[in-house]
Amino acid sequence: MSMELSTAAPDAPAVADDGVWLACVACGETFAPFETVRYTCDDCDGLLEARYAEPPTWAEFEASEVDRGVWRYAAALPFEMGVSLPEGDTPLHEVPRLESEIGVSRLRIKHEGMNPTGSFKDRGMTVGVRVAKELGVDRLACASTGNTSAALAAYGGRGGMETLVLLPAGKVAAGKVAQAALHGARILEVDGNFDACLDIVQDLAERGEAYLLNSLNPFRLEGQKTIGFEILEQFRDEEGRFPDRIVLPVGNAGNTAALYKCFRELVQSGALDEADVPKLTGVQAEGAAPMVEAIENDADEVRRWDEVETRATAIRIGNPVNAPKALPGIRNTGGTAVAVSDEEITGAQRALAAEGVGVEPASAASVAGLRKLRDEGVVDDDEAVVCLTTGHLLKDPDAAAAAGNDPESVPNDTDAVLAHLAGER
Ligand SMILES: N[C@@H](CCOP(=O)(O)O)C(=O)O
Repeated sequence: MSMELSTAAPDAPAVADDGVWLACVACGETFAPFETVRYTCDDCDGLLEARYAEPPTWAEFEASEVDRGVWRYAAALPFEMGVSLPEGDTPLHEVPRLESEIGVSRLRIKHEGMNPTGSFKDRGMTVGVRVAKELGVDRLACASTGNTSAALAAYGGRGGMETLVLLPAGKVAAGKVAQAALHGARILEVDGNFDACLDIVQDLAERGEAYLLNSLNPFRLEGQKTIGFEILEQFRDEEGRFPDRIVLPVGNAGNTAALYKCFRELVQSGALDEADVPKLTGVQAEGAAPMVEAIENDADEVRRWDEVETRATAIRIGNPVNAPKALPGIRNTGGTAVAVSDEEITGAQRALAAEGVGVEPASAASVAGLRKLRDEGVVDDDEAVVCLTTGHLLKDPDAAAAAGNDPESVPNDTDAVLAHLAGER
C-alpha cells in the first residue's frame, strides 16, 4: 500500500499565502491555486489536486467552530467557509437485516442522499462555488447525469451566479431535471451521452465561456473528501474501530479519488495508521464499466466506452475523468472493482428501501456490489463495511415506482376497502 503525498512546499510563486497549492498528479508540476483559472496541468494536461502545507488532524476537526457538516473539516479545505445550505453531516444507518443477509460483521449505509439537494454533489459544490467567487468568475457550468446539475443550480443560485447545465437528452431522471429547472439553471439537452456533454463543457471552459464545476475541477473533490472524514468519525465513535472496506458506486470516479485523498492526508498527519485505511471498492453497472475493465485487466489507463447503458442513470458514464486518481486509490488500498446488472441494482434498491433507506438506482449499486463480492468470497464474513449511497430515492421517482408495489384501486367505501384487504376483489 502506498500513501505518499508530498507536503514539501514548492518554491514561490506557486504557493499561496495560506499554504494551499495545486499539484499535477502526473508530472508533479505545481501552480498557485487562485491566480488563474485552470483545471488540468499546463505542462502535461494531467489532473490537478489541492495540496496543503499542513495535513489535517482529528484535533483540528474537534476544535472547529462549526460542529457538523462539510465546514467542520475546514482544516482540510482551502477556505474557512463556503456558500453553504448547509451540507454534509449525513446519517450512517444501521441495516441489521441486510447485514445478516449479506453476511458481514458490520454493515453501515452512509446515505449521501440526505444532503440539501439530495446527493453528495453538494459537498463538492459548497467548496467549488466558494473558489469560483475567489476567482471572480460569473458563469458556472457542468455536464451532468443529473445530480451535479441539481447541486450546481442550487449552489450557484445561492451564490447569485449564472448557471448552465448540459444534460444527455432523455437520460436524466425527472427529479433532477426539475431541481435544475426550479433553481434557475439554463438547461441544454444534448443529443449525446454524458461524456459528450462533458467534452463540450470542457471546450466552453477552455474558451473562457464558463467556470467548469464537474469533478475535473480539483476543488470539487476537496469538498467530497469530507465524506471520508465523516465516515471515519461516525464509525469510530460507534464501535471504536474503522471500517475495513468502503464500497461505492463509480461514475466519473470523483468519490473514489476524493476518499483516497482523505485517507492519504490523514496518514500523512499521523491521524490514521496505514493499516487502518479502508479498502476502496468501486461498483459500476455492467453496461458502463470501464473502471472495472481496467482493474480486471490490470491496465494503467481506462478505455473510453462510447456506448453505455444502464437504468442507474447517475453512473451511465463511459469515460471516468478521475480514473488517474481513482485507479491508484483502489489498488493502493487493497480494494477492487465489480460490475453488477440492472436487476441486481434494483434488488438492492428494494432491500435498502425495506429497511427504510430510500435511494436512487445508482446508489444501490454499492450494496449490489457488496452482495456479489461476498457471494464470490472476495469480501470476508468478518469484515466491517460501509456502503455509500449517493442520491435520494426521490431523484428518480419513475425508477422507484417501477421497483415498488403497484397502487391498488378500491371503491370509496370502508366495507369495500376491508373486503379488498381481506382478499375479496
Ligand atoms: N453522476 C454525475 C456525473 C458527473 O460527475 P461529476 O462528479 O464529475 O460532476 C452527475 O450527477 O452529473
